[in-house]
Amino acid sequence: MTLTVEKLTHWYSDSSQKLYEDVNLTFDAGKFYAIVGESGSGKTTLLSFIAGLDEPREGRILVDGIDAKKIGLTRYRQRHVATIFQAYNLLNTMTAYQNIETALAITHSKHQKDSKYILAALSRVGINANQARQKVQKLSGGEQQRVAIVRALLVDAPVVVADEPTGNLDHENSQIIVELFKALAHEYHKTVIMITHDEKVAQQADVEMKLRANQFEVQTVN
Ligand SMILES: Nc1ncnc2c1ncn2[C@@H]1O[C@H](COP(=O)(O)OP(=O)(O)OP(=O)(O)O)[C@@H](O)[C@H]1O
Repeated sequence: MTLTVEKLTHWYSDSSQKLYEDVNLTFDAGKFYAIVGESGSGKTTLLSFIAGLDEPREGRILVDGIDAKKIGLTRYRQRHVATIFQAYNLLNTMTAYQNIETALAITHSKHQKDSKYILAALSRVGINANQARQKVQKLSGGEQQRVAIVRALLVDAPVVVADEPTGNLDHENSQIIVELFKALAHEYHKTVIMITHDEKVAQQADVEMKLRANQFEVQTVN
């Protein structure tokens, strides 16, 4: 699914300057995009529009040419886009398995209650059946992030967005997460968009987008 940001203009009411003016971007399916840029350049704000969590002052988000607003933002958030955050956003008092089961139920996935499918997906990222049955608060940061990624994968949204998903992780765990994002794009043909401060992570993306306040410079890597 191609995601298009069309004529995006935005400003916060307490700021005298526009954060974006007439910005156009295209994100293709099967590609892994890294968004980098200095603090305050508007990375999280852009992602919140792409994820349907907030609306820009002007401009549209389109999926395969259809306005997200036309789909309905709630439906768009549930069916079209999966979000992954630095703080994992898992439900701490539930097990890894239950976190995924709940997400599948909310999104009416055809795989809900398919325990073999859920356990196989967790196993693929190194979470075994015992760990799957533990409350997520007992798992390490890297393991929790892997659970969050499996959840995003299984809800089967065509667009996956992530805000600093490796921010809390050491190099080894970051690399595992980066490999999973690459697989989401290249094997599962999803549109994958990740904010990162880590240049080593950004360099592994297919396309690196550098944000500067009030302008975009799109640099293609690989
Ligand atoms: N809800 C808000 N209300 C007012 N101003 C905001 C709001 N959210 C962000 N801003 C401002 O908009 C600008 C862009 O913020 P944003 O969080 O998108 O940047 P960022 O590039 O993600 O930064 P960081 O790398 O520090 O997370 C900043 O100047 C910020 O202070």
